Amino acid sequence: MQRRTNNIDYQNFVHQTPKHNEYQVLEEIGRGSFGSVRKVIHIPTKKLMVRKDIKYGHMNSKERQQLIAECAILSQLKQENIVEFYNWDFDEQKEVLYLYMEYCSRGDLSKMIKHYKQDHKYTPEKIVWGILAQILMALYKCHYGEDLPSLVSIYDRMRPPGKGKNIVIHRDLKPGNIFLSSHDGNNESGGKATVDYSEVIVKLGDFGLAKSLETSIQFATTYVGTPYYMSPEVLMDQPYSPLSDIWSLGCVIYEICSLHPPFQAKNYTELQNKIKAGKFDRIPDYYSNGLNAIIHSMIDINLKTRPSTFELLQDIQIRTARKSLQLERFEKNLLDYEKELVNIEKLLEKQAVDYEREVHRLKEHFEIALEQGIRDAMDGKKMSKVPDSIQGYYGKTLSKPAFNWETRYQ
Ligand SMILES: Nc1ncnc2c1ncn2[C@@H]1O[C@H](COP(=O)(O)OP(=O)(O)OP(=O)(O)O)[C@@H](O)[C@H]1O
Repeated sequence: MQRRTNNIDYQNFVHQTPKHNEYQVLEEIGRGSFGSVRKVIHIPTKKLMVRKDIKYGHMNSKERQQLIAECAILSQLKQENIVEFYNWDFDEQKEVLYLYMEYCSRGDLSKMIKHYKQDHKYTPEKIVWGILAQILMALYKCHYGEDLPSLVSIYDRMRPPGKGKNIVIHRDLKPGNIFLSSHDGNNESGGKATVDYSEVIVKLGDFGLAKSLETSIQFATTYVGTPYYMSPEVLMDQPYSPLSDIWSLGCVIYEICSLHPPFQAKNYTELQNKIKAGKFDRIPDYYSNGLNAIIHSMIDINLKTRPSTFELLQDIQIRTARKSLQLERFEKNLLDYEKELVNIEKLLEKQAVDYEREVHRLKEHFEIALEQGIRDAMDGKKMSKVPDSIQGYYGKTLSKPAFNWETRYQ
C-alpha cells in the first residue's frame, strides 16, 4: 500500500493513516458511476461500514481533484443527518481509492418512493415533514458551516447564522443520494424486507458533486447534476448558490408526496422549458395546504423569494417536526434506559436469591455441627467438632456471620 502519488493532492487532508488490513471486506451492495460500494467491518471496533472503491486510473486531473474535494468535504461535515466519513486509503498499484463511510441499512429515498408507489399509498404526511426537517438540519451544517442550535421550544427564535465560512453546496440533491438509517444504531436490516419509514434517520450523502466554497459570496459557476431536480438558474448557466439546493430539495419533497417529480418531459429541451416556467401541479389533496405551500416556496423560480435553509427552519411546522423528532428520540432513550433497569433488577434479584440460598445452606450445616458439638460435650467427649466459625467447619474463607440468623431469617 503506497501513500503518495503525484496525481493526487493530499494537502487538504488531515487523516490518521488507516491500515488496510484492519478491514474485513464483505459483499458488494451496489455500483455507482465511479466504482463499487461494499460492506466492510472495521475489525478493531467491529463497526459495520461501507467502502466506496473508486478507480481513479482513467480519471483526468479535474475528476481526481473533485474526488479529493469530496473526501475533504466529507471529513469536515460531521452532523447526525449527514453520512459520516470515517477514513480513506488507497492502493496505488490498483489505482483505487477506498473511502470508508457510515453504512445506511435502510436504503435511500428513491427506494422509499418506489415502496409507496408499489403499494399505491401516499407517504404519510408526518413522515414527509420529518424527512424535510432532517434534510434541512443537514443543509444548515452545509450552507452555514455551523452546528444547528438545538430546539428548546417550538416558539424559540433562532439566532441568524454567521457569515458562513467553508460553506458547502451539495449540487446533486436527489432521492438516491438521501440515505436512510436506523435509530438504534443496529445497522443490520436483519433480512427484513420492509422498512418502517416512520422510524428512520435521514442521512444526506454522495457529496461527489459538492462544491466547497470559502465564503457564501463566492459562487461556483460549473454545474453537473440530475436534470429532474436541476434549478432554473443552473439551467441558464447562472451562478450556483445554496438556494439551488433548496430548489432540488423542493423537488425531492414534491416527489415523496406525488410519487413523481414535479417536472416530467419526454426530452431534455421540454424538461428545461418546464423547469424554467416553474409551473407544476399541486401535490395530492391528501396533503395539507401547509405542506403544499412550503414545497411551492422552495420550487420558486425567483431567487429573491425562494427561502434559505435558515428561513425554512423558522417555519412553525418544521419546528414542530424537529421537536417531534427530539421527543421521539427522548422517548426511545427512556425506553432503552427502562429496559436496562429491568435487566439490572433481574440480575440483582437473582444474586439476592443465590445469596440467601447459600446463607441458608451454611446456616443449616453450622447448626448441625453445633448440635453435634453440644451433644459430644454432654456425653463428656472432647468438643473438638464444635466450630468456632463456619470457616473452621468447611475450610472456606467465610467469617463467622456478623448478624443474628434467627431474627434475620425467621
Ligand atoms: N453509505 C451507504 N450506505 C448504504 N448504501 C450505500 C451507501 N452509499 C452508497 N450506497 C449504495 O451503493 C450503491 C452505489 O452508490 P453510489 O453512490 O456509488 O452510486 P449511485 O448514487 O448509485 O450513482 P452515481 O455514482 O452516479 O451517483 C447505491 O445502491 C447506494 O444506495
